[in-house]
Amino acid sequence: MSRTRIKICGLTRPEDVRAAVAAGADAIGFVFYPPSPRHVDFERAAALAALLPPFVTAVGLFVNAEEAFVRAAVQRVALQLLQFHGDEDEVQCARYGLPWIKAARVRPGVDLVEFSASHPGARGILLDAFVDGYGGGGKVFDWSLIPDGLDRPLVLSGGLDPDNVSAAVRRVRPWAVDVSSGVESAKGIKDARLITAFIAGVRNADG
Ligand SMILES: O=C(O)c1ccccc1N[C@@H]1O[C@H](COP(=O)(O)O)[C@@H](O)[C@H]1O
Repeated sequence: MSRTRIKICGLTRPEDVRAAVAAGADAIGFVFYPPSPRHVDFERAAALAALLPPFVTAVGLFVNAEEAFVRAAVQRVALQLLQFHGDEDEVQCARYGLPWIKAARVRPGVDLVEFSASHPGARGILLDAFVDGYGGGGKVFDWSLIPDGLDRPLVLSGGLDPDNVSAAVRRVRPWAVDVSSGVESAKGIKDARLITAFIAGVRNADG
């Protein structure tokens, strides 16, 4: 039996962090991308990250951020993993001394094998739908575009929710899933019941 890891992204409130941890999330994501409605400043993210118990990973999400901005986030927030969700190259991702994953925005024609090869230091490749605004769009992409045998742990995201996540896990068998929109009552406001249902959906598919 596999245990698909689960990241809940875009948390902005202490009660949402507590709900995600209580429901069994493996990782919590903080969005450091000012245009996002889920954006948090360093002070808030530090306070939220401080609520995490051992073995729940604090992930910082960035989109084409300046080096100094990422360094400030790493210094001020207890992040354990960086998620680069823009057009960052290998060098731009690898310079912070923390493990990192890289998001690919999937649409027909994208070569995910080449994408993975061009980010050799990434601990995993996150697959998201191609949307305006780089991510968090609640849009599912065509999972048949995922090639067999990617050489890295695969994090599936893009429009996952409690209703489709079991099918997604059964079909793709990713290392992990990542969700934002699908467990919200409004942008940046998580719904504890949806988080619980989402995690139950993953566990149901894990068998
Ligand atoms: O959550 C955001 O606002 C966001 C902004 C910019 C880039 C990525 C963002 N979130 C990530 O997008 C995917 C898909 O999210 P959704 O479940 O479809 O809403 C996910 O990996 C989030 O971490």
